[in-house]
Amino acid sequence: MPTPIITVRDVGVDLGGNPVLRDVGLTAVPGEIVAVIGANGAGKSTLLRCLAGLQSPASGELDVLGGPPRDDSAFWRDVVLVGDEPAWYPGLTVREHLELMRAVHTPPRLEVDAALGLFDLERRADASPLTLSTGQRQRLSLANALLRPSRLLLLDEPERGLDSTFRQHLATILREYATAGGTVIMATHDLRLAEATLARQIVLTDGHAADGRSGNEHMADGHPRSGHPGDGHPGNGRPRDEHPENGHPRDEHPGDRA
Ligand SMILES: Nc1ncnc2c1ncn2[C@@H]1O[C@H](COP(=O)(O)OP(=O)(O)OP(=O)(O)O)[C@@H](O)[C@H]1O
Repeated sequence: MPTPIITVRDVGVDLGGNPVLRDVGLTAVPGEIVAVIGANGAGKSTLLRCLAGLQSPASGELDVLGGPPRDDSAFWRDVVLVGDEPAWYPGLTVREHLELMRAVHTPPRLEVDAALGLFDLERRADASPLTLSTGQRQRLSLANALLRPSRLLLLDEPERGLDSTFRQHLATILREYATAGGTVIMATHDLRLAEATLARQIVLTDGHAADGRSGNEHMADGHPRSGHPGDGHPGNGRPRDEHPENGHPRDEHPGDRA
């Protein structure tokens, strides 16, 4: 079994005086895709924010890439968070946004032309992002995220604004990212997308996590049943990993995110 790059143990989060996450556990290994599903308000985004170190847990322990999520450039060079739409530079075109990302991150996973092609943005390459449709802007957000090298993708509803054809295409892109050794944690309402990526599914219900297929209450610590990361099998509810370090809060750092 590969060493997990994410270990979440008994994490609890309170927001506005209310418990949002309770006793949540999760592990993920390189090459694995985990889909976090659940109703509106179930705590999916909050869990992602914890993994990104943007939300401090009230209790429990978090280990991401060998330590607590931390607000430094080394952490953000390995981790990409795609959540709310980023601020676009009004004076730069779609291509120039990608070139900016390409210039900062070396070596890139994708060259700019390849990213434009993969995300079907060639015909809008010289347009301002502000003139794109919602789905086109989401494709640009994802292109920015996938162009740069990373080890962990945190995606909050990546399907937002995408048509059904592109959602299936996105599943292929994410599978390829995982096959190359990357790990994806995505909050999603699109079960077809989750299934198309062969993701292990974690269900959040009222802040509690359970394996999507076994339904073990309070247990989201599933490893792939076959031992092959990202093979799409549900977790088996093994005991949680030992001795992860405590997570520490840090401020949001949008400049380091896609
Ligand atoms: N800053 C905040 N203060 C108080 N409560 C908050 C805050 N942010 C989120 N919450 C509450 O925490 C709960 C979980 O929110 P979260 O955004 O994590 O849910 P979600 O599962 O991602 O929902 P959705 O599917 O609608 O995106 C919700 O009940 C929400 O109202």
